[in-house]
Amino acid sequence: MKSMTQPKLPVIDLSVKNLNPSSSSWITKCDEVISALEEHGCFIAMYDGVSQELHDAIFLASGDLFDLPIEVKVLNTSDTPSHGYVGQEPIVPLYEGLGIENATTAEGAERFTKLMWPSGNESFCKNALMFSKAVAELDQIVMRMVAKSYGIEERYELLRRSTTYLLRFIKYLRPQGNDQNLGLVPHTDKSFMSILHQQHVKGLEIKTKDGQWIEVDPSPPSFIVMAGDACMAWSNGRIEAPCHRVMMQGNEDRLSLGLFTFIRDLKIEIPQELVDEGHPLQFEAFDNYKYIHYYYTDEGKRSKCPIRSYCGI
Ligand SMILES: O=C(O)CCC(=O)C(=O)O
Ligand SMILES: [Fe+2]
Repeated sequence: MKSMTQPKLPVIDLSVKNLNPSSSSWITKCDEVISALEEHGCFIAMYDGVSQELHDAIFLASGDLFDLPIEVKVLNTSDTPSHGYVGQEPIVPLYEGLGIENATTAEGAERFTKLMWPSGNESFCKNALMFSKAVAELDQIVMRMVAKSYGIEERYELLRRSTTYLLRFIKYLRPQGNDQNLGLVPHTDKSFMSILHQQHVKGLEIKTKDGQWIEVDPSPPSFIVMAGDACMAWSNGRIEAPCHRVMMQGNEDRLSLGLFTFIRDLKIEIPQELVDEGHPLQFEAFDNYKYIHYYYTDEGKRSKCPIRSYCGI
């Protein structure tokens, strides 16, 4: 259902040049971030950590990556479902994606680059690593604000040390003239946090709690910061992972990038500070990667709210 008055997502300026954790405006920003996440599960961040030059370079790199032969792209495999190459799926025929695991480390970026370009592609590797690190910085700014607002900085520090980053390159073909304009089916992310960045072609839509789809305007330098299912459980349901989808229109293909955080080798416990009379404990401690595997079982796929089916109380 689309309403006459389009609801809008909150826009928050998180440009590093304006942020100083010891200033009073920092506290105001923390409030803005936590209200946006509790209200919508996501917001639009204005962020200067990725220069226009890096923005251009990473989307050029993405184009080169998708231009590789399919036999090469399928070499991007992973032990975790949907973290490697995904394409030519009958339910989402317009969608294609590749993923770099441990994308904020030189090893992660080099391993992926070598797989795709055995004879080397230094600029791809450099730009993928630079982009991942810059966006990971935004994730940590946001998470520090969340932790500050909830008074759980030390607990977040533990999570932070176990955070891994997956960079996904995503391409959607323009509608192919057969009424099929679904780019990506409605879903919530299995990540802890997701940060999405799009080029000029729009298509991402986010569902509000009252069921309206909001189109996300791709004007740079904005990033969509979105909570995943793991964050929803960790926050004891205070932050809900929003449902979103991609709808394609027009006659241009669409490129987007997602930096997804996952907690590895640490059972995520719900902080006791987030449990009180108004918020009884809603989730058991859980493992982020085991949850992803659960999601791809028949039971997980059928569930209306897989994170609750997996570890809800
Ligand atoms: O392409 C986009 O904007 C969204 C991608 C997405 O939702 C995902 O990969 O989980
Ligand atoms: Fe998503």
